[in-house]
Amino acid sequence: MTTTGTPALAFNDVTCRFAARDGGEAYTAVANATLMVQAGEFVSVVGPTGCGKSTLLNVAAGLLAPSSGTVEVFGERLVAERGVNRRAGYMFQADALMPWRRGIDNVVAGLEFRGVPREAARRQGEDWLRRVGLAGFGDRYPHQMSGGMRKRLALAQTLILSPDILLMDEPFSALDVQTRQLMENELLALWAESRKSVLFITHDLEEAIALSDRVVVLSAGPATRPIGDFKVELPRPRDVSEIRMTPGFNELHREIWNAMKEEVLKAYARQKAA
Ligand SMILES: Nc1ncnc2c1ncn2[C@@H]1O[C@H](COP(=O)(O)OP(=O)(O)OP(=O)(O)O)[C@@H](O)[C@H]1O
Repeated sequence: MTTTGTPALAFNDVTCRFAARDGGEAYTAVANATLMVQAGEFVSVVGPTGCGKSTLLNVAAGLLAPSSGTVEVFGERLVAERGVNRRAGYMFQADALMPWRRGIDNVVAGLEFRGVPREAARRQGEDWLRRVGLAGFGDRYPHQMSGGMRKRLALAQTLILSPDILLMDEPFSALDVQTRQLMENELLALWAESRKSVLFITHDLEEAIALSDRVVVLSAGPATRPIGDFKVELPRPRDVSEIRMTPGFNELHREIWNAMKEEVLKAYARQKAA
């Protein structure tokens, strides 16, 4: 779904340079990137390895200030020095679970930090455990859970705070294929309930198409920028494993892969030469 109006997230001409450790020339990871995520839209960003996907996400999270350019969150300028993006929730490759806390205590941690009374937080926590399919598992510690269960827990931990924007950096990449597809379907079901704006980073084009309303392709680094923007007009609700078998999916995959292929080869050649 693409709505017009003030975007939930807007990168305006964003450039990110990193100083070289040895005092040499700075490395320009991202150059003049302009990209929008509309309210309620699910956008994936794909690109070759090391191209700058996580850098963009860190900028959106307010964890990294761009060297130039701006980020706007629902029309308001995000200033990293003033703190993180409070309208966003994050999910990274490695989950942010606290190993010393039981499942339920992990889920309610954010609410507790916000000062929600314990009983009310617990009630919401139990409700979220149920919604992510972990009812009855709240007493377990993260190490007593499978990879898929930990991801569910991390999802509940993020969504309980009801962020307007979800920033996800390859959240399911560590999972086996079947668990991953289950999680992707669960994410879509939860997203359909509340229509958050999602910026989803992945190097997996199939995952990007299956989940998204729009797929943005980044060029190989250095000086990464969006080089393609593709609408995914496949019907919803979707089952990610079934949608992959449809002709519409394959056609789009071919089209986006054509735009990506050269960049992937460039990145590979650069990596080999490094
Ligand atoms: N803090 C930093 N200091 C110096 N260079 C950095 C820093 N963070 C990222 N880079 C460089 O910027 C480039 C982009 O990194 P980034 O992690 O954003 O890529 P990515 O597309 O997310 O990678 P991957 O696909 O491997 O997850 C890389 O070459 C990386 O080495």
